[in-house]
Amino acid sequence: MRVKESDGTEYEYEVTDPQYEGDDDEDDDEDGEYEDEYTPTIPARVAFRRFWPLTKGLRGWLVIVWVCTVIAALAETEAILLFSELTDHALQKGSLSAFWSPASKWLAIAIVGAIVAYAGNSLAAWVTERFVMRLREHVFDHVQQLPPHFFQRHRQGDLLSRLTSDVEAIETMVVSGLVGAASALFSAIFYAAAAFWLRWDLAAATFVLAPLFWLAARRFSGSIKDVSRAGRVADGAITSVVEESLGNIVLTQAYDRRDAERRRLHEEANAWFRASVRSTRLNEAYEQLVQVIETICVLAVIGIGAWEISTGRMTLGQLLAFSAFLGYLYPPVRGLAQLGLTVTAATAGAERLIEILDVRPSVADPRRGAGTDTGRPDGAIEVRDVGFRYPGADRTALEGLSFTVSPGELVIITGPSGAGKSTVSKMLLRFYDPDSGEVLLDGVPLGDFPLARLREYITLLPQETLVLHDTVRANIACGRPGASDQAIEDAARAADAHDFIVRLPEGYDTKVDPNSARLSGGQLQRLAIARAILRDAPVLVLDEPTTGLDAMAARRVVKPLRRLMTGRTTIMITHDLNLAPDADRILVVDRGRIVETGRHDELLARGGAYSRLHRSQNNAMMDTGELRLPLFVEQGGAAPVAATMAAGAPQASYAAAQGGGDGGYAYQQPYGNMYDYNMYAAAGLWPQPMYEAHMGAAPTGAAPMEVQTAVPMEADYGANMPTTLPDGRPLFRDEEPWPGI
Ligand SMILES: Nc1ncnc2c1ncn2[C@@H]1O[C@H](COP(=O)(O)OP(=O)(O)OP(=O)(O)O)[C@@H](O)[C@H]1O
Repeated sequence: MRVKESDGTEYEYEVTDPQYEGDDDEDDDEDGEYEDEYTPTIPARVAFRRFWPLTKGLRGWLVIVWVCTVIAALAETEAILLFSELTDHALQKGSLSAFWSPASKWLAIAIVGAIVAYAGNSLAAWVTERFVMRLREHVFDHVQQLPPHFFQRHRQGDLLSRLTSDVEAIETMVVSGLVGAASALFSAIFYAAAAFWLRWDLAAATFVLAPLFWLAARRFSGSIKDVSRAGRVADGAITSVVEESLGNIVLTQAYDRRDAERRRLHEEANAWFRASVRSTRLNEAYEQLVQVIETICVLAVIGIGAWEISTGRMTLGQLLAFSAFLGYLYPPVRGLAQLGLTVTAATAGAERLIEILDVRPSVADPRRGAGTDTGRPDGAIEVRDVGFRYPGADRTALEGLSFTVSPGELVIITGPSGAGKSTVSKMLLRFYDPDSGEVLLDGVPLGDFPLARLREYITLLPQETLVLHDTVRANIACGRPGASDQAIEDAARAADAHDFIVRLPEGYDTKVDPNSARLSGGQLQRLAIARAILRDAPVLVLDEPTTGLDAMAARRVVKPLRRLMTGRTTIMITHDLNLAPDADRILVVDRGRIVETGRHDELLARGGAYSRLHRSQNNAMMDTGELRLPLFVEQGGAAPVAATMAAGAPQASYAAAQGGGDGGYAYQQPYGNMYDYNMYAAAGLWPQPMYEAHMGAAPTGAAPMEVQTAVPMEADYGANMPTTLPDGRPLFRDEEPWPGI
């Protein structure tokens, strides 16, 4: 994969590496490849190789950093030799004249060394941060292409932790590791060479002890990697718990789940606590062991040096310089060993990132040359014998599904919960490709369209309203980036959203976010409709557009929805059959298959699955009848209902109003709240349970109630409803001006 950076640098990134990757067939998914618990263990070398391509374009700078490191180490070595000269010639002999020359050289070297070290370290930081940025963007970009089920299986907090702290761990492994290793290596070589140059026999004697450092590091590396992996997993789990708990704060508070949530956090925090204490203990044990080894080396040097001086084979200056070299030599040698541990620990982070990078997007852009882009399609959809099973699922979600939708038609897909309706929308938007069969737009298989183009042609209005953390304007404009303010406003007007938007504190520039309480569900849905209107795609997929809205809000979105659907091929997935009479065709889906198809009237007359669904929808209304308030329609200058009811007008049964059960009717609730309810109750007009009305039974002691004008819903759903209560107060509370709090 080629990635282009904002600075114009291009680099090649290989997403896969056969060394640690399993076979890449679909079965991987079924084996639970994506589950949180399973993170493949990989060697540091493989992890390093995996991320090395991302350093392309930075490697030249890395070389400069190394050159700076070499110069700084050389300067340091020279400074120590000058110190030895000063000791022997100026200090031991007490000669000031012998001081100036080595002292001025030392100063010059120190200044050059400081400048070079400054430049090298600054450059190293730049390279490092650039790498981290590149890696983070790369992983983020990859995650954004992953299929919906990936996000259902991974906890969000864990993903966040992978994108933040694990990314930094890779940096330790790839860039800092390299810079640190080079710096330590060069320093160690120079100091060791200088020590050998001064006294090779003494140096050889002390270097015999050097492998002890390596043995110590080796002893600790396995445990440090384990504990570091456990720490990273716990870190992800803590972020997940906090994120889930805050996202569910209403449930937590309403059901007083604080203790349960605290316990959940405590469990994860405890795992992190144990990992982090154990990690500190291991690191500390290693440090102290190394200290002891170092002391042994220093004592060996002093012992041998004292003996050499006593025999006259060595000067004090030489011994001091020698000790200084050893003093300078140990940190890089230790650093090299420590680096091994750091890189090993960082590999635990790399494993977690690689696990994500190995998950394939479920769909890909067509290979170059595939497909013919003939411009904006007319919007003919054909679903041809489609079969699909979710990765890891044990049964098929769709089986032999076939239907066509001509340009401009409205097709409703309905059916019981879990039937596969939303899966159809995922096929149409190409979140997944079918396992068998195909989906075509204007006769062209969806897979032949570039993904971005396809999603320009087919717009999804999903079940949950998606809101960006941005202004209202940006939220509408994301339907068509670069749209003019006038176009945005026109879309908002067509979606009946303009009026409430201008009443917001900053109008179109008011900030909203997904958790915002500023907008009601209905208002958010109208924003989404405005976004879809602006997008102006020839095909619309509406997934339960009225679900989650109360009856009033649902009615308010019907008109904008109709405007949105006009002239577009529309596939509406819904349980709400109120718009069914408008549909050109209704598909009833059950267990992934179409079990019935036809127009609303035909299907009702057939008395099959659709009519049962239709009846059950009405029954659901009846089941909750006792909780409902009496329904009525006040229109055409009819007298207020209270007055009509008080006058004892004859009761009209719900069944009669239903017109034989064929289609619903628009009823408006006269009472906006309990106050209204009590007002009517006090008037002796106890509300009649709907199922009784439906059955035609008059409630005992209740004055009969007249349904003055029954408006068939299919004809006038949301069109002629009153906007005020009988006493003149506004009916639509969500349209009230922004209270400013
Ligand atoms: N990510 C997934 N992994 C595995 N199975 C899934 C996944 N998503 C959905 N399913 C299964 O596929 C089947 C069809 O699901 P789908 O969401 O399409 O149903 P639906 O008809 O839209 O239901 P509802 O009306 O409740 O939204 C169901 O059995 C569901 O459990």
